[in-house]
Amino acid sequence: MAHFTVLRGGRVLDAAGRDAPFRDILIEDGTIRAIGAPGLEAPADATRVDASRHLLHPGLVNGHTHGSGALLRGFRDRMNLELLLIVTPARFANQTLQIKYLNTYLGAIEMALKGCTLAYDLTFGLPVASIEELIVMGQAYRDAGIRAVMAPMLADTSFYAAQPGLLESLPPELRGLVSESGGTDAAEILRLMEEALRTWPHDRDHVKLGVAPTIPTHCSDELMRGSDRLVREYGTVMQSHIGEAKYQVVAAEARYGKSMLAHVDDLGLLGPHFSVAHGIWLDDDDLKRLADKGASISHNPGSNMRLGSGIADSRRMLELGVNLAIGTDGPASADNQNMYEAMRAAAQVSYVRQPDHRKWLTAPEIVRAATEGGARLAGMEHVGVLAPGKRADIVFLSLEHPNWTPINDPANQLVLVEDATAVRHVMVDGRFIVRDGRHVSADLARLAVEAEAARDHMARANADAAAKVAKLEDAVTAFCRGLSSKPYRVERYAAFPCRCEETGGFSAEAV
Ligand SMILES: Nc1nc2[nH]cnc2c(=O)[nH]1
Repeated sequence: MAHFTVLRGGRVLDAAGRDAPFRDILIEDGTIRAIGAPGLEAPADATRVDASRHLLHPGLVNGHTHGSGALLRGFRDRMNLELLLIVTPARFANQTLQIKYLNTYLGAIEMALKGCTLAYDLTFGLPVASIEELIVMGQAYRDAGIRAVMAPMLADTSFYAAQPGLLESLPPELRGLVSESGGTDAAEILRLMEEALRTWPHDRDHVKLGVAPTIPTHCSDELMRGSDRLVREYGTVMQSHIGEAKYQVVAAEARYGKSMLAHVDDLGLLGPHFSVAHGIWLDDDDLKRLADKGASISHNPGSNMRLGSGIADSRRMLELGVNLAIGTDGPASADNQNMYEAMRAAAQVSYVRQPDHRKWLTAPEIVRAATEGGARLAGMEHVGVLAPGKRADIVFLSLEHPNWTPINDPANQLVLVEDATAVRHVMVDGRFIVRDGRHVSADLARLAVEAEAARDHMARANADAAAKVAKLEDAVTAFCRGLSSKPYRVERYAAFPCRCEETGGFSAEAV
């Protein structure tokens, strides 16, 4: 028998974002059936929820994170992307199955408490994690109650081989410390990925498996093409880190004779199922290719600043028709998993990025990107909007919180004021996963004890590898700085420090 719930007396953020009229919401078995004026008709036996003095908005969608990294939050400052890519894998190895679960669960609980109900998680690759471990990490999302796309990060080329000339540039005493090989070959990675897709046990509306060739230059074309075949065959989604740092796009251009994104397009990978993480160093041609194919970008401004990677031109993405989502990035490079902060950062970087304030992102555009845009990027269009037919993933913000006292403009306050402290309840499928500010099942005290122990285990198990990598830091960063100092086609994007001071900082084109 169908189960009905009716939320009465709440103020529901309207589609345009500038208003939040009083509306009742009728939910049938987790799906929104009707939204109407107060007094909306509901079956007599419907569960009644008092939503008065609350603003209701769709659950936020985190377009890009790494659930594998929760234990590394706050790890090291002054860390750019190249350091992140060589240092964190060394700090992060030797995770037991329990620690892999714990990492993912911790991040998922944090997101739930902060109003996020769907995350696109680029998780441990295959065979770094086994298929069984991926399934257990998927269970972490089920246990936390939020939805996820879990996309294993695939690579068959090492960081050192991905940048032509890097290995040769290393002094002989360092060369022996690095591996040229990406570990496992493409055919074996693809075999595992296909088996994982074929046998994935979780309900795909809640936790589905995606595919993430992690960075195109870290993947052979065989791995990229094979990933594409699997994504199309199994009807899932793909995400790749593209145009994140200048050194990467310069290295890619040297390798492919064209942009990283053009190479991916020419391999036939783009489509509505495809999304780019970061997309800072993309030019108009790259963006048009994405728009023409209906692809998306997860704009991750907090991480882009934390790593000094640059400031993406989010206005240009929208102008050229790319679907925009917003992400936090993983805890190793973005620390917390707070989508309200990510929205605020998206607003603020757009203000400093664009001289013309009429082109700054508006608050409703940002809310849309963090909800509907993210749901489209994740291929989960049954969520992201509060409307009949959509699943009832709903955040209740207390209107008695200082963030909302008084209400001047709902969208502006959601983006520029809210910091997750007014999150009171969170529903997924019409059921509370957070109630009165507490997760309904997580034991945070126990989690804290387990996290401390896990951190110590990883520090002990990885001490030698971390010491080895520490010796490489200066040589690697010097090489990447050299690449970043070379001219690149989107030099106008050097409009901010972005570690591009060598290229002259502000260019005439930017102002
Ligand atoms: N920011 C970021 N970029 C990446 N590119 C490949 N892996 C990562 C990662 O973990 N974080």
